[in-house]
Amino acid sequence: MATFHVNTRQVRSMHERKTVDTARIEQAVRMILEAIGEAPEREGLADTPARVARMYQEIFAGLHRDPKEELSARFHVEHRDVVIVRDIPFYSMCEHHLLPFFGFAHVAYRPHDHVVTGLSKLARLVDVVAKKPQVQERMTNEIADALDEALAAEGVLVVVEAEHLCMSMRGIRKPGSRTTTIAQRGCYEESAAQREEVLHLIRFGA
Ligand SMILES: Nc1nc2c(ncn2[C@@H]2O[C@H](COP(=O)(O)OP(=O)(O)OP(=O)(O)O)[C@@H](O)[C@H]2O)c(=O)[nH]1
Ligand SMILES: [Zn+2]
Repeated sequence: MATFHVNTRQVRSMHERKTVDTARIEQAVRMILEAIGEAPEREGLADTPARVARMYQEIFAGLHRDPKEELSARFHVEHRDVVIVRDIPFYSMCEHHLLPFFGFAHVAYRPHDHVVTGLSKLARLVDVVAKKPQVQERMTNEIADALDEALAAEGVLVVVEAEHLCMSMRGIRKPGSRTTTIAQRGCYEESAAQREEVLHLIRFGA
């Protein structure tokens, strides 16, 4: 019978390699299929463990990464006011049920000393923070903290809206219910007026 006892040394070596252990994922998926009464060797399932392992490699690619590295492209422009990229789609995995939660992130910051980052980098930041076992609140705060630290921004405001499949397809079964989380730093924490202005732009555009 397959065993997949994980000892500390193996976990440490995986963290050092900064990758997922695809062989062990395959083993685990085979065990789950057996445990639900399936026959992992039947034709339709034969390649499933390897597929799931490849998929986990992709959807957990944000593990062991420093989100701030996504913001390494920084430059000066004559701009002092808010920059907002809204409606950034994302897919993440709820760490409680390993089911997807997905939706949109809206990312806003007010530059300090005219230091900005590339617009695409904000979407890359959302991706890297989403691609690991997550909860929505932590995801929202990790995006805000990375921006706050990497750009030393005057202010940061992040809004995430998502549907959680663990609330839609199982359990309480409320498809269509959406969760909104917000993280604010600097001027958007201090000034309700500035925060309201940005929230209005996120909601309705200019
Ligand atoms: N705060 C927060 N909770 C989440 C998130 N994703 C899932 N959850 C919740 O995590 C909780 C886990 O609760 P448990 O009681 O341990 O698990 P459960 O028995 O499967 O709970 P139900 O989903 O209510 O059936 C549930 O209430 C989920 O809705 C998230 O991103 N943030
Ligand atoms: Zn869940």
